[in-house]
Amino acid sequence: MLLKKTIGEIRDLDQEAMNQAQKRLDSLIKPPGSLGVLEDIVVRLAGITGDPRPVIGDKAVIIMAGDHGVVEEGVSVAPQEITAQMLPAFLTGVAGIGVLAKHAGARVVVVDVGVVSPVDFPGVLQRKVRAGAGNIAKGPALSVAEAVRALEVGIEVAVEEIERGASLLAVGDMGIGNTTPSSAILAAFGGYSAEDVTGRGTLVNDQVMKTKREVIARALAINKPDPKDGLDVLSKVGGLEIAGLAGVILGAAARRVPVLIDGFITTAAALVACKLQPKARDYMFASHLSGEQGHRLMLDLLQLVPLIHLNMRLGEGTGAALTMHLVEASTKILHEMASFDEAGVSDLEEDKILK
Ligand SMILES: Cc1cc2ncn([C@H]3O[C@H](COP(=O)(O)O)[C@@H](O)[C@H]3O)c2cc1C
Ligand SMILES: O=C(O)c1cccnc1
Repeated sequence: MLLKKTIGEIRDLDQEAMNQAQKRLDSLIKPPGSLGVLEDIVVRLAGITGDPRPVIGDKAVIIMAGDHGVVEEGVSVAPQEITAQMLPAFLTGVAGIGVLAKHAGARVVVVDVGVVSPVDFPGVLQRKVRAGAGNIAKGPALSVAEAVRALEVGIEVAVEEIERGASLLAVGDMGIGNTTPSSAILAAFGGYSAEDVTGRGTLVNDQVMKTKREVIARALAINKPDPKDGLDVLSKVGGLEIAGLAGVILGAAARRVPVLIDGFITTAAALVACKLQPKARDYMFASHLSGEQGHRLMLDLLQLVPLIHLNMRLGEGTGAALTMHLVEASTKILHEMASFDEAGVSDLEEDKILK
């Protein structure tokens, strides 16, 4: 099956390409390491792509959309129909991600993997596995077969975009209520309490926060997700777009393409992807630290450091799109800066450099 095959194709980073990129960086006209995280990014890009001088060409933001039965418990400020209503706005460019993806020079790919109502808008990819996930406060979100199918939709879309030329992917989510299953996923993998992982999502008030915490605690108690089993956690307390997003990450890693994760929901998907294949972690960049409580706990589990912290908490891939320029800028350093030799600048005094 596609999922198993994809997981098996994910390799370690190319150490030789990383060594060569590091060597070139160290020869450039600057004090050693002085471009900080930009240097770390380009070294990792070399390892991901296997190219010691990586180039970023086409960029794509892949947004997975799905609904959640748990919305009936009253965990969001937003009515469920907003999920479907936002998808056209992503493609016409008037939603947050439409604007920021255009600014990043990235195309936007919108996938209906599990919206409750039909989404009939030109350009929305119709890959519905099921019309909305089940209410996790009452039982599993998905069957294992549905979770696998949604993961495979993500793999397929990632591969299609890479074959169309994408060399850098960003992932985004849309699904009213999806901070609730994302919190449950974090609690399951990290052994946290509902209290630790529950945030305000679309800015719920204290009363809804209380309900949300209780719902997350109930979802964990009823479903008993097994933290050692990524598919078990995903199918019991996840959702369709979260599965699709985990699939995109795995598909990108299998094709040696870097992927920028976004906020709370896409990072929950990243946790699932890493449980299914720990090597996938090295192919991801954490774009930003979301304002959603619990996001830092997720990034700590993944041992990823966010590139920026702008207190954003929208999702849709907005933080990931915004950092595409940083990833691209890191490659320009390697390609366009001159070495001490090439620029005729005197060498540094090696014996005085901190080792
Ligand atoms: C108009 C609107 C646009 C959005 N775009 C992303 N989200 C974000 O908010 C939702 C998750 O928050 P919660 O769990 O509190 O419902 C997701 O759809 C997420 O993508 C939006 C939410 C709304 C209301
Ligand atoms: O961090 C996010 O991506 C996020 C937070 C709240 C609501 N929607 C998305």
